[in-house]
Amino acid sequence: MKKHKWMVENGTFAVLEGNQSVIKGYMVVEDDRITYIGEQKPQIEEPIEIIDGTHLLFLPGLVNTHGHAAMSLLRGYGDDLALQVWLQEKMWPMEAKMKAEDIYWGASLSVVEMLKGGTTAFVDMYDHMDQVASIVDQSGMRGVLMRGVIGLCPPEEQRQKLNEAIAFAKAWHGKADGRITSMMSPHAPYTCPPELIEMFVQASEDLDLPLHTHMSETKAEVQQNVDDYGLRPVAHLERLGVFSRPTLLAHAVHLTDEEIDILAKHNVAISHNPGSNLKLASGVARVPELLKAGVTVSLGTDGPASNNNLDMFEEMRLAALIHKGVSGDPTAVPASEALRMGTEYGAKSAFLNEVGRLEVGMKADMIALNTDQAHFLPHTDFISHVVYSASAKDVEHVWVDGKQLVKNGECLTVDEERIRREAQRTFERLTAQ
Ligand SMILES: N[C@@H](CCSC[C@H]1O[C@@H](n2cnc3c(=O)[nH]cnc32)[C@H](O)[C@@H]1O)C(=O)O
Ligand SMILES: [Zn+2]
Repeated sequence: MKKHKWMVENGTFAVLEGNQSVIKGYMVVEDDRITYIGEQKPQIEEPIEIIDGTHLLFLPGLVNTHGHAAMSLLRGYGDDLALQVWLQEKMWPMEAKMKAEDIYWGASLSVVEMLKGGTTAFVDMYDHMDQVASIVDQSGMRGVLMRGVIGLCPPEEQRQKLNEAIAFAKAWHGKADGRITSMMSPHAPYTCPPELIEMFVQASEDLDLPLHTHMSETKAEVQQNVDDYGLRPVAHLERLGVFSRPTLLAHAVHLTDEEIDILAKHNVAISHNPGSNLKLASGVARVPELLKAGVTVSLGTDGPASNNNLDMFEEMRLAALIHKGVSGDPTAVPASEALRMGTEYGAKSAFLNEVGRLEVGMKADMIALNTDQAHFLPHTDFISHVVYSASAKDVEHVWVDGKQLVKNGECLTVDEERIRREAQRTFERLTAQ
């Protein structure tokens, strides 16, 4: 088959390589991969498709490392509550009513929002994941998808849910041309008994998949863990064998120095969710200390009901701002580090080896922002502008695996209008019951 080969001319590319943050020049993409980035125009024999990059800043696609996409249906439903009240009194009763089709429209709504906002890959933990996989497959996006399991139910039911999680991973890991991968995901130490978590560790080993769970999101949760098991969550999960497997933890807000050392020792990745943590008043994670200890810290929005959008630019900006504010140190989480958290460290946290950087040989998962706008001037430090000034609305084009999914701000692979209409209808049906 003939290769699909194209080139960007006169573009600006955020390579974040050594002390070079951007390259101005040319990029060539062949099929799903970047084959050239440089200042010099490459020698090309045959005529190829050319994109004028004069007003475009290219970044690696943003990687959202924690969320529950279908919760877009619950956006604005139960704001301004603490986590446990929000979950138990608002989210879980509504989620109990959600059917497969509802999940499809909720996840689709999030896929539209994420794609148009420059997110090319996302980690998603929920129920009815076949539906999420289906829209990810259709849209051309990349998804790390897993059936999350809440084990506050009798053992037979827990086992049945675990089996669903295993069946989903077996059915979808590596599918959609490799764009869908999976992990094993017990929801949290406070919703899963130790025996169930151990079964997940076993399944993660059997299927050779990483683990993903929520951990230490609130102070109350940590205290409950100590009361129930005599250990803080990190030691508890370590004892259950979780960290013997590649692991991604969402939140990890409340950590002691000793816990940070344990996470660093086991190479555990963290999905930092500043927007969600602020909104649910969960606290502020110790991100500068984690980064200093060598822990991979990435960014997640969490579900759209606790954020309440899926704008990863906002998460990068929050990550860069909050830790300065809290520590009183303006050098905490500099712009380049925040951008890496949203891209390179995101890919690493999601166990995606071939994305997260604009580099020859990498998959062409990338986005282009329109820099011909007032808030991008003067054209000086583009990395600073991306983190401190940009937003999802600046995204003009999006590619995954070298295929264009958003062009001039419009979705090419999914029917946005229909998705918006069906999502609204789904919410009305759910609340009318
Ligand atoms: N319903 C499934 C479990 C779904 S996993 C995803 C769960 O995470 C919940 N969730 C969303 N955001 C957060 C958060 O910040 N902390 C903890 N749980 C959350 C969400 O409401 C949902 O119930 C079962 O039958 O076992
Ligand atoms: Zn979550």
